[in-house]
Amino acid sequence: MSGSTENNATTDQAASGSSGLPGRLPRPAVGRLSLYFRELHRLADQGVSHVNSKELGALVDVSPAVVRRDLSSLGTIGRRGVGYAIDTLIDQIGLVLGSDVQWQVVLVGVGSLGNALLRYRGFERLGFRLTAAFDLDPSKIGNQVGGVSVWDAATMVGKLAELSPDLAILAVPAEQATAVASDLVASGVNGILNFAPTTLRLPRKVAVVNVDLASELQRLAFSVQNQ
Ligand SMILES: NC(=O)c1ccc[n+]([C@@H]2O[C@H](COP(=O)([O-])OP(=O)(O)OC[C@H]3O[C@@H](n4cnc5c(N)ncnc54)[C@H](O)[C@@H]3O)[C@@H](O)[C@H]2O)c1
Repeated sequence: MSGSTENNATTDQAASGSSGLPGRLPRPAVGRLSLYFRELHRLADQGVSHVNSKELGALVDVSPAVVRRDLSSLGTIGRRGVGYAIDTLIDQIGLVLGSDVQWQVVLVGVGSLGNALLRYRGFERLGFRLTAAFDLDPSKIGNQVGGVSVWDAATMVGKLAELSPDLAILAVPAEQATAVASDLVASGVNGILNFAPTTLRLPRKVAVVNVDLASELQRLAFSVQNQ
């Protein structure tokens, strides 16, 4: 299991100015909170009510001391012999990560990847609501994918003015990515999850997270080779 943000297939290009994350939390800690959050939900689904730092640490591959430090930075102290109440932790971490609010998200590029992302049911639970998708391929425009309507990319700017999304997922070919990202930013999008293998040149106020599975695979191969 990937236990640290350093192992995640993401890199940040800019500070997340509007994300609501408290400045006092370093980014690796925020990444770990996200992993705790996922595991806590899983435990809650299994009917578990409490978890201790050793158990939670084992689930995300960090030491109990790190778990205690991260959670105490939220003002949460576990009770000896009982651990942490899972419901309370979910609420507190959700508050810090902004999962208590609904984020409106649009997706651009309904190809193989965009299709899979639109069909993924895991976003909603974390407060991300996919409200629209855009593509320029006439055979895709007007379709519904995962319950989300695909609109003509030529109408994107007007549609964005109507929807006012906070975030966007970019799944277009690399050559198209910067132009599409610029339109998104001009339309008020503050954060972009970029799957295109290119560095977006955008104003610093815009938060960009790049996801590059190919380079993560390369890192994995390097690790295996050098074990
Ligand atoms: N990060 C990763 O791990 C990862 C994995 C797979 C693919 N990718 C990247 O994600 C992107 C999408 O990959 P894919 O396999 O889904 O490609 P794809 O060719 O199947 O889909 C791309 C889609 O974007 C649409 N498109 C092109 N230009 C557009 C524009 N200006 N506005 C709106 N839509 C536009 C196309 O019509 C198509 O439907 C590529 O950049 C690819 O390199 C990244």
